[in-house]
Amino acid sequence: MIKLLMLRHRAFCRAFSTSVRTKPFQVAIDGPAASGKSTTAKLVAQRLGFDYIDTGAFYRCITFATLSKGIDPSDSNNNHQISDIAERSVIQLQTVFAEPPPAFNNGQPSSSLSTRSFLLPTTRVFLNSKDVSSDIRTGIVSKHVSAVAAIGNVREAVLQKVRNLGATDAHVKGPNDSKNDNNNSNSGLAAKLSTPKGLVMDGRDIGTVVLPHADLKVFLVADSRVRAERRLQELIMNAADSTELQGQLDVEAVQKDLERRDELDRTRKVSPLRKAEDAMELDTSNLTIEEQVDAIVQEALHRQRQC
Ligand SMILES: Nc1ncnc2c1ncn2[C@@H]1O[C@H](COP(=O)(O)OP(=O)(O)O)[C@@H](O)[C@H]1O
Ligand SMILES: Nc1ccn([C@@H]2O[C@H](COP(=O)(O)OP(=O)(O)O)[C@@H](O)[C@H]2O)c(=O)n1
Repeated sequence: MIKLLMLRHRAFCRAFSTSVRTKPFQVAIDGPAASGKSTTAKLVAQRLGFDYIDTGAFYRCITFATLSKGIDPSDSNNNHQISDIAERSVIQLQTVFAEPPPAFNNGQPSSSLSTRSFLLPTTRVFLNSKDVSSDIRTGIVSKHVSAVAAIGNVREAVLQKVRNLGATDAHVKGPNDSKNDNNNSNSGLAAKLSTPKGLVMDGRDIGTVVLPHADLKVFLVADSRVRAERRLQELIMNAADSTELQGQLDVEAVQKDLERRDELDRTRKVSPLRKAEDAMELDTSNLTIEEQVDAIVQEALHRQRQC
């Protein structure tokens, strides 16, 4: 009897996946600052052969553009101007994935990272066709980004841009890849939704607002001291010279800044940072990057197998 039910379930899943499933498998990764979202999301996308979208980069670009125009994001009188910048900004992401390891050669993702070398994909960010990948990670942008991200019209503009992202073979997608990336063409995410390719997106409101029907939702957390130490290491490694690190060399200061930003993100009125009810929580404080990626990949493969 149980066997019969299982056979029926499998038949239903097969029928469902070929006839009804027109959207790609979606993985939503949310969590506080420096909890490991983008590192993990990129590696999960690479392991599964999915596309990757870093939504934080959009808010960072808008903040950078605002500051570049000499506009103070902390003054709410400027919200209208900032919203205007958000609407006009053309933002594009280019993620370059590492060569698939040998374990991928048969077309199947490897089941464990221990079988492959550890190669981190890189994402370049373009604002109005200019590469701003480093500019958007500076201390001054981090300081103001949460105020910008709290403006309702800015969030609306970012949501539109994310929805309209080009649907080229976006495993490697750049500023010249699609003329449709920057306007309101329907070819973007809408087209992605009709292809079988999967998608990993990370941010603060992905599981709750952007992809509320994601197949797998993950909420990454980590102790704020651990997050600050990791972020500081990252800042030191990425800084071209020590002048870029002014005021950020102190782990206490980095921790305070992360906590301040988390508080702003959690308490804002529009799309606050929160764990979706159906999200799986993963504490990365005592995990290696390989372990957290593995946990998510295993869960995604498990859910894909189920239906
Ligand atoms: N489990 C881990 N162990 C050590 N370092 C980690 C771990 N997870 C992430 N990191 C590092 O922490 C830093 C912040 O991670 P990142 O992915 O940028 O976080 P987020 O996108 O949530 O801000 C990066 O330098 C990343 O390599
Ligand atoms: N989906 C998202 C992504 C980012 N953000 C905002 O953008 C800021 C920067 O996001 P990020 O992911 O680049 O930040 P880090 O965690 O990498 O420091 C966050 O602190 C949020 O204020 C958001 O509000 N919603």
